[in-house]
Amino acid sequence: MTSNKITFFQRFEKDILSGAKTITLRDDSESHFKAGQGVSVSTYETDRWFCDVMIDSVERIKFDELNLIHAEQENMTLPELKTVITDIYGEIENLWMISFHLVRS
Ligand SMILES: CC(=O)Nc1ccn([C@H]2C[C@H](O)[C@@H](CO)O2)c(=O)n1
Repeated sequence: MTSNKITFFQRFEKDILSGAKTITLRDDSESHFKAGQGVSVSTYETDRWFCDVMIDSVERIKFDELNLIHAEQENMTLPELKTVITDIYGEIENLWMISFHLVRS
């Protein structure tokens, strides 16, 4: 069964609620999300619900293909984004870009 829930590190909550962050880059374990799916969003640290989002698209992307547009959609600089991803996943080539918009908070 596909999960209707995603977690984010607490430090990204404000950016999601303000609409400054509209994508997240995840590994294969979170590639099951589908466009049109409503998803409940909680903090990774304490599992506190803070909003619902609608998934707009899910696309494969390679780490080396990340560019300034992706960084802007994450509300980060490109070096910051690459560091965040490497800190979370280590050296990773294949990612999934999950685009979303806020539905309820
Ligand atoms: C458990 C887990 O992997 N949680 C994650 C993974 C990624 N993010 C954020 C961090 C960046 O903004 C993008 C890129 O990976 O997604 C997260 O908040 N929590």
